[in-house]
Amino acid sequence: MLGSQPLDATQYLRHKKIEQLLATVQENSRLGEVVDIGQVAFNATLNSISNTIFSVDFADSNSQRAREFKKTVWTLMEALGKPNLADYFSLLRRVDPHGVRHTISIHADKLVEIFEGMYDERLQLRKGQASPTNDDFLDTLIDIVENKTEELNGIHVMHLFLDLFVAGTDTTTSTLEWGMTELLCNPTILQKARAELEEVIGKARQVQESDIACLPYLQAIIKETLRMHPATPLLLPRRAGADIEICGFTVPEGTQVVVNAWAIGRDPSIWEMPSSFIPDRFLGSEIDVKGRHFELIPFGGGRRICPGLNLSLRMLHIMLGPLINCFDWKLEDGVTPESMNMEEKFGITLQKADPLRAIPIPL
Ligand code: HEM
Repeated sequence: MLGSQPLDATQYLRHKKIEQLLATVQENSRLGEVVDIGQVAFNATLNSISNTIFSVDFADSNSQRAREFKKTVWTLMEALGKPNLADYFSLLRRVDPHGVRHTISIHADKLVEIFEGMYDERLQLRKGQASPTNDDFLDTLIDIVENKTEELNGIHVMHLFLDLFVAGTDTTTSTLEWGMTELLCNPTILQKARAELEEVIGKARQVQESDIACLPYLQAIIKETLRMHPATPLLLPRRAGADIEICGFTVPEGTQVVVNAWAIGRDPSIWEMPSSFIPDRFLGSEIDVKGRHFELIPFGGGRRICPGLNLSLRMLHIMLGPLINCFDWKLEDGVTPESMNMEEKFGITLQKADPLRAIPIPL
């Protein structure tokens, strides 16, 4: 839906502060306890996206709705993270060989129910008000539905929310987890990143959106993470709209096309030492992740490029910056950079097989 009509989601997706992430890590560092980086990143990402869309803070663990929402998204993410041949071979869809589609549909319905509740509450709140109450993504969409400026109705809106949460949470979470993993396995790179943050930000405040442009090494770390560990390794399946010839091969109309961004990112004919984490390769390089350089397309490209690209890049820099700048990290007992399990769990998204667990030490 996003790609087929002139609704540019990126202009509405606004980032809100990711304070919860730091508060949790600070608490663990005070107690000397291990942090599951994926869990912390998940909470922060979910909170950031829900703030952007509904102006609702899901950090509040006392709220029954917040707990239910988080649990449902997490379960959905787990189901989506499971390898499922039916995602790539449409003939298997009816069979649902692993029962994954069944689990997904139960939890997706539950989420839609929660969204409907929020939508109705907002409609009530807006009654009798001259101007939108929150002026957020939800208000913007309700305006569009009510003014009939686009072919958009309430059902579309619920499914758009579902798309945004499902597509945005897992991907951003796993990218942050891989970024931290690579840094903890490469202490020299971690030191260099910390030195840049110390010089540009210092310790008295946190990284803000306006700082990102002044942090080229942090940007290079995110690009290198997305090169080696693209969260959606095969992008999303596409279908050829017409017969087309590419590099001497004919792709007939209707063919399902899968683009292997993971393999492109590790292609030795494009990248020197492709299996090594070397953010410096991007310093002074024009290559970015915005679909203009086909050797690096973690967000896809063209008309259906990821609409959450800008939001997720902002979230990633703002989350990773403080984790490096405010804490040193000790790997969980017995794990060393050399023995760290770097295995990837392959589903629609690329997860780390063993969750990254480390103890934060305040700096
Ligand atoms: C590191 C983070 C992310 C990565 C690597 C990523 C990657 C991708 C990729 C590869 C696609 C398919 C593009 C194509 O086939 O050309 C996609 C689609 C999509 N992404 Fe993202 N994404 C990320 C974060 C987000 C966020 C934060 C949101 C929203 C909150 C989001 C929402 C979507 C949606 C709705 C689509 C489907 C677009 C369509 O079908 O036209 N993504 N993403």
